[in-house]
Amino acid sequence: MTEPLVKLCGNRSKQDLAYSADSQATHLGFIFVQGTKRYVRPELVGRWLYEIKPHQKLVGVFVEPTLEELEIVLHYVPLDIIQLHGNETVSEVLQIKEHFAVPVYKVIHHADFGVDYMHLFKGAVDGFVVDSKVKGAYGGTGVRFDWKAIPSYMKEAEHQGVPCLIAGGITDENAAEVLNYHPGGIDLSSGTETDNKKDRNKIQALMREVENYGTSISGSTRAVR
Ligand SMILES: O=C(O)c1ccccc1NCC(=O)[C@H](O)[C@H](O)COP(=O)(O)O
Repeated sequence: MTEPLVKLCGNRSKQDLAYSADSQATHLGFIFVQGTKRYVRPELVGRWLYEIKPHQKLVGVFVEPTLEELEIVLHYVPLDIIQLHGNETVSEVLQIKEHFAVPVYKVIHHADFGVDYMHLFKGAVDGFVVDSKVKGAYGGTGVRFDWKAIPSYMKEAEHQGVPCLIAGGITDENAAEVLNYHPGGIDLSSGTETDNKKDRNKIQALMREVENYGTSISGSTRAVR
């Protein structure tokens, strides 16, 4: 069994980034979806990164981006992962991978045929995030899905040999519960915020839960990132 990846997503200020970077999270995320509440301008993110120099992997969140949009963001931000949160097709994913030497994670919005949908992306993506399906939103909703479905997503991800993170409504208070389903990682925005800003206490409480879980699984190693 491996220790879970932890992605702190939706960093929208230099202070947010400083709190997230000063944690044992493995990934930090930024929302590059214009018109959404956590949208950040790539040139600002580039400046914060230069000043803070986080040790974590950097993830850019997009919804059906054009190659031009990706080009602009990548000019300012050295992303380690492109996370696609919309209705991107397999051929669009492959086109992105052909243009940019950056791993792509596909978000699956949990639904009855979620695992079948995930299977469609076999060989095309480098990882998955399973998030809640909420009408009118692509992500960052603070809503959880039925976590009993997690093992079936994990089985498919293991079959594909790629990581799979769980998102949607995870907080420091329910982290132990979701970790009991042994996801490859967890991805949080809402649960680490107070008044639309990252909350250092919530981040620290979350990381304590992850650490407790880590010590409870013996002989653990970090998951493949
Ligand atoms: O956060 C947003 O506003 C957002 C908008 C459009 C696409 C994705 C978005 N967020 C992605 C994330 O923050 C995470 O991947 C995940 O959805 C976090 O969910 P939650 O912890 O429930 O906020």
